[in-house]
Amino acid sequence: MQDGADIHQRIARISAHLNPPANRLQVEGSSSLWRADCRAKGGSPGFKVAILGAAGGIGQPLAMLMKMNPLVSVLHLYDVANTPGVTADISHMDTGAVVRGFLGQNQLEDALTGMDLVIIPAGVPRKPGMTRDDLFNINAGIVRTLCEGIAKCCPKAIVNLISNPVNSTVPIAAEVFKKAGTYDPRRLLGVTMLDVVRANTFVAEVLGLDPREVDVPVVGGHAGVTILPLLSQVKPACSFTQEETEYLTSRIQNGGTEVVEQMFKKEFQQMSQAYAAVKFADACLRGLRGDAGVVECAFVSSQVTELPFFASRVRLGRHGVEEIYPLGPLNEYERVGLEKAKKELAGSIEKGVSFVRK
Ligand SMILES: NC(=O)c1ccc[n+]([C@@H]2O[C@H](COP(=O)([O-])OP(=O)(O)OC[C@H]3O[C@@H](n4cnc5c(N)ncnc54)[C@H](O)[C@@H]3O)[C@@H](O)[C@H]2O)c1
Ligand SMILES: O=C(O)C[C@H](O)C(=O)O
Repeated sequence: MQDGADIHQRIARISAHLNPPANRLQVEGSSSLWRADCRAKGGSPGFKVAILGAAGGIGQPLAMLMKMNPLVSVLHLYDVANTPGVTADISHMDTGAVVRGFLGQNQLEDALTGMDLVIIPAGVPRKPGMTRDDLFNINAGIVRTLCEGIAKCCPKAIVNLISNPVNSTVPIAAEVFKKAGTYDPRRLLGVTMLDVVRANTFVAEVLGLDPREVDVPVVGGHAGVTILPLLSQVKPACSFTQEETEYLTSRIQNGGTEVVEQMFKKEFQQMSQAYAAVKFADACLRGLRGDAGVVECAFVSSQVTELPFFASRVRLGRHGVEEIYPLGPLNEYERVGLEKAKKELAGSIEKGVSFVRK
């Protein structure tokens, strides 16, 4: 039996682990809790993934789902607020990935060093009545800073950019990487997966099918009319009335607004985006692993149209985007939609490029 003094010492030690001083996880990479975390055995072999903006409405459920992904061996959670709590919580899940938290700009480089995949949902979200472009002034600077860190610390990482307006933040990231001399267009992908997820769901509802059986290519960009579902190319092959086409196109294009308008006055976690982001990140990781036939839609550097960036179906591989598929045959409704999409996209891309070049 242990004497009273021993027991008190053990309790004190355990209590120090469970209740580290508030700044310990934040600023001391050498705290005992931190070291214990670093020593944990991950589900290796696997990939190292960082989430920037990990304590946010998307970041938290995204972190949880990435912690559950067997392809991930190390998960770095970075944010400018609240990462210690999120990290402590997620790290208790008994899955393979080892979780480490990083708080604030002076820990950005540690968060990024050695990463294979960096997912960026950092930045402000829309409020009702706003467009995604209204977020530009704040999010452009955030994305620029984070991408400067990537260029310095993990220039070969695949980057999944979620922060809005995606139509401008992807060109911003490209310009930052060009400036740093690290730009590889195959490794920079704007995440438009949520548009595909919504399209599959809404089309399945109309067709009376299971959404998992439905595949809708969504091309263009990620805002309003730039979101262009190609309903003539839905799998399984099917046809829609003009009324159905207009309803589905409008619902898919306004899916984000539908959610934002319902959630006003409340901070919320956008589960569908976390789901879509993980679905997309998982596809990128399977590509990195060398799996064959991994094809998803993404907003990438592209020659599919005359625009420098465009979302379309891409094949993912060991280097990121390995092949970009052409749009395929469009019907008249889609050709009109494509012209509208390109007009708006051109302005959004230019805005992003000149933000960095100015
Ligand atoms: N691409 C898409 O399909 C899609 C879907 C949904 C949301 N979004 C966008 O994702 C972004 C995040 O949305 P949310 O709902 O999670 O917002 P949120 O406000 O809940 O979370 C954003 C997080 O980013 C963090 N952050 C702010 N500045 C940062 C910085 N400089 N470095 C690191 N982290 C920083 C905040 O602290 C916060 O935790 C928004 O721009 C939103 O519009 C994109
Ligand atoms: O609509 C938004 O502002 C968030 C996101 O881009 C979405 O499509 O849900």
